[in-house]
Amino acid sequence: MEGSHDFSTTSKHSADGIHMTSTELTAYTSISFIVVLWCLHKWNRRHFERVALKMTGLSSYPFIGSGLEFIGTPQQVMDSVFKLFNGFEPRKLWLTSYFFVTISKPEDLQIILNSSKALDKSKFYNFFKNTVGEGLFSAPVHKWRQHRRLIAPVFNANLLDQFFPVFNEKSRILIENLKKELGKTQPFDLSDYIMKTNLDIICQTAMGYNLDSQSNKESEFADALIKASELDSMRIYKPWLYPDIIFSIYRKIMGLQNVYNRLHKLPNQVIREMKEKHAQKKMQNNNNDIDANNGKRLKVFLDTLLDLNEAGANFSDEEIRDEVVTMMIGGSETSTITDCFCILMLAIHPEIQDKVYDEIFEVFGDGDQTITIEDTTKLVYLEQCIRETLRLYPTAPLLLRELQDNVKIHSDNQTLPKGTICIISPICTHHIPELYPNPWSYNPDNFDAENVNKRHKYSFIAFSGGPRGCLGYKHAIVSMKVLISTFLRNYSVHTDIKLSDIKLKLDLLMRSSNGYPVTIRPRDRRPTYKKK
Ligand code: HEM
Repeated sequence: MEGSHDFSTTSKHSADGIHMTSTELTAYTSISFIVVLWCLHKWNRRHFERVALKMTGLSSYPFIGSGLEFIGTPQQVMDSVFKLFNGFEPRKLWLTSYFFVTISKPEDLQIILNSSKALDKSKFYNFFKNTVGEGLFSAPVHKWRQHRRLIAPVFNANLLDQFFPVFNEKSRILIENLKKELGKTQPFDLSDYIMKTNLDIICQTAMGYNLDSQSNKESEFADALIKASELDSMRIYKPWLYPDIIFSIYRKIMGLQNVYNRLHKLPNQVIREMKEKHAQKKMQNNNNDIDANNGKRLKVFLDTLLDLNEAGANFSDEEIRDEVVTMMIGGSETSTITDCFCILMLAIHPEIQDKVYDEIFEVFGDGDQTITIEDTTKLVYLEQCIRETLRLYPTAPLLLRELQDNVKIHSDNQTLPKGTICIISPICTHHIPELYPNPWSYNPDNFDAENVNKRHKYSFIAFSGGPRGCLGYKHAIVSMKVLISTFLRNYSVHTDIKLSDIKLKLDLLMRSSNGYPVTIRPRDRRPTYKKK
């Protein structure tokens, strides 16, 4: 008893002739514990360490890795991303016990983006599940495989063709709304207008609902969509909000606990109504898609999901909602940022704007007829401008793929071990001077047929690539062509800012931190050769 009393006090303790104070004993125990932890940590990641030894990367500290580099303002994080991706070669990054390898070289990108062992998007995509659930974008591989196989075929030219009245009508409303900016010398931000246009387009084409946010209608859904997207972006840079329980307490404190419910309310309601309509149609055996308001009814993405269900796909209501919301989130802001950057580029480069307008004049003359899918195929130079915009400013800043098995890449014939998270940065690949000379200048000729043929296919990855690449890229390209050409048929666009003034910030998506400031004038509807 006496001995045990001694042990718990700060006086000396004697054991086999070694004298230690309890403070010393605590210190030795703690150090031994840390050493054991450290050895375990090293042992668990020994297969990563072997690969990491051959690579360069950011400076790293025990246990936290390079985590500190990625805490800061969105602009500072952007700088760290550029520091991390430095050139073609794969580089290492430790974040706590996660091992990341950067993939920049087109040959390596092709391998990773097409490997059946690299289809998993990693745990980091779980952050988006409050918003998009397990839709294609964030679905685990087994679910993704099943859904993508069913959904991909419906994204065909027929589906797109019947969306053209929507693209035209919503772009026409944009032109009307922009009239209030005519004659003003003070610049306005393009995204204030274009975000609403794209939200209306995607709501109508994904679920057949006329949101009409362009007519300044208050919309709980549009508001919740923007708030949910802001919340998800903010969470990425606040590691203390990673645990779900803390994030939910944070939302409660900020009065945002209902934001995801408010986001899902409208899609849930539209799905219920649409299901009833489908059931009625089936009972009446009526295949005519006639809309009470405007004749032939649009067959939207939600219809095709319900058709697939009738053919035995077995999607639950929640799965249908997740896919519909995925399309809306995936398609609205990405297209908006690209439209805004593209129009801003044309304002900064008036000679390129003239060339785009000349092409538009060649296809449409000076009339106002609506644009068809065939017309968009003739707008070749405009498409080059859009692709060059996406090269310079790809909206998806980082893509992740977690390896389910070892994968051998092209660089040094290295084998990346199972569990490695491949980190891909479209903007860094797009700025490698060996692929694009003068990578920070805006040059649509980078995408003329000759230059495209000279480059590796995976030199351009704004829409990712391989089996998990963007499903909506054709939808995005044609809807952007309709919007931008309608804009340019009506207005010329001008700005005082220079390319070098544009500062990028990275949150969920990558965007301009100083907005897209322009002024507009009525278009002089003559091609350049007639003006000379
Ligand atoms: C400029 C416009 C767009 C850009 C730059 C873009 C880019 C991308 C990228 C980079 C990915 C891969 C993301 C990752 O691997 O983490 C992706 C996936 C996806 N995108 Fe897009 N996107 C655009 C427009 C659209 C539109 C309009 C839609 C729908 C109508 C759409 C639907 C999707 C879907 C469903 C996925 C998930 C595909 C899968 O995992 O199977 N996107 N997009």
